[in-house]
Amino acid sequence: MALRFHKMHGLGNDFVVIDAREQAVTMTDGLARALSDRKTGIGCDQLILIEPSAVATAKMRIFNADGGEVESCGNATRCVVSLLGGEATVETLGGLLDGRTIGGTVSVDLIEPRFDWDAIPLAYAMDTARMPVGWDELTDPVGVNVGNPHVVFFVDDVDAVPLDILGPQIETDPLFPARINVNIAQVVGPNHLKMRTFERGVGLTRACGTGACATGVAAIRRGLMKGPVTIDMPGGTLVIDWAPGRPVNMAGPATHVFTAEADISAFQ
Ligand SMILES: N[C@@H](CCC[C@H](N)C(=O)O)C(=O)O
Repeated sequence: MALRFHKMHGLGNDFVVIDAREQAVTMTDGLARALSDRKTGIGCDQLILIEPSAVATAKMRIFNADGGEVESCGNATRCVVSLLGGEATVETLGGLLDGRTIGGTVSVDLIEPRFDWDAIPLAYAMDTARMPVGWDELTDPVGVNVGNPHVVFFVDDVDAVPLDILGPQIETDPLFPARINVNIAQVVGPNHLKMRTFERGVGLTRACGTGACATGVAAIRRGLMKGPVTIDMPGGTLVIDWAPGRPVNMAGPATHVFTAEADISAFQ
């Protein structure tokens, strides 16, 4: 079965994007895992499916490298908005996302962040502004849902944290019934953060758009700074803006690497 797909990325967080509005695609978690597997020679952090929508320009379905379908993906949303002509409303399981291109940058309004413990979700009630929990040197994080679940730890030096070891422990902790995306952040200047992410269902990525949104919101909620917040990740920089009562906004690049057609019958 020949499949036409786009290889894209947002600051190195990379995707295989399949437009299912123009070709018949039977999505299975096995197909998601196979196309995400870098040993296949293609590989990506997330597999993205574009489908028709009755309420938006298009629907975007997001499959992590482990095959699990999830609610939102900030970097992929910028890529899909770019593919859809530079201005679009994208329907996701995490809500309707409005994107537009301004100069060379794609700006996307995600949802209004949710902070209630059962909206993150957590397994039991607690203050999500300063959660009384910890894993080694990572303690008292902020919990926030920006369409998908995130926990944000503020540290003195993000490069000194063994996130490859602590990330999977936190991701799969029973405190998080839907698992969790794990973010660590360091204040490097006024309205300026440096961060890294261990993503649910993927692992360490070079950038995480929803992670940057969650981290910017957490810093503003903690009173560390006001928006707009510049956030540096290993793959590059996003600008996040938010104030209470508003959707969180993310602005950054979307890169189209190539379009290809491949016989994927071996993966199905
Ligand atoms: N890389 C994405 C996040 C993708 C989904 C996330 N791993 C989850 O499981 O919620 C982004 O740019 O937001």
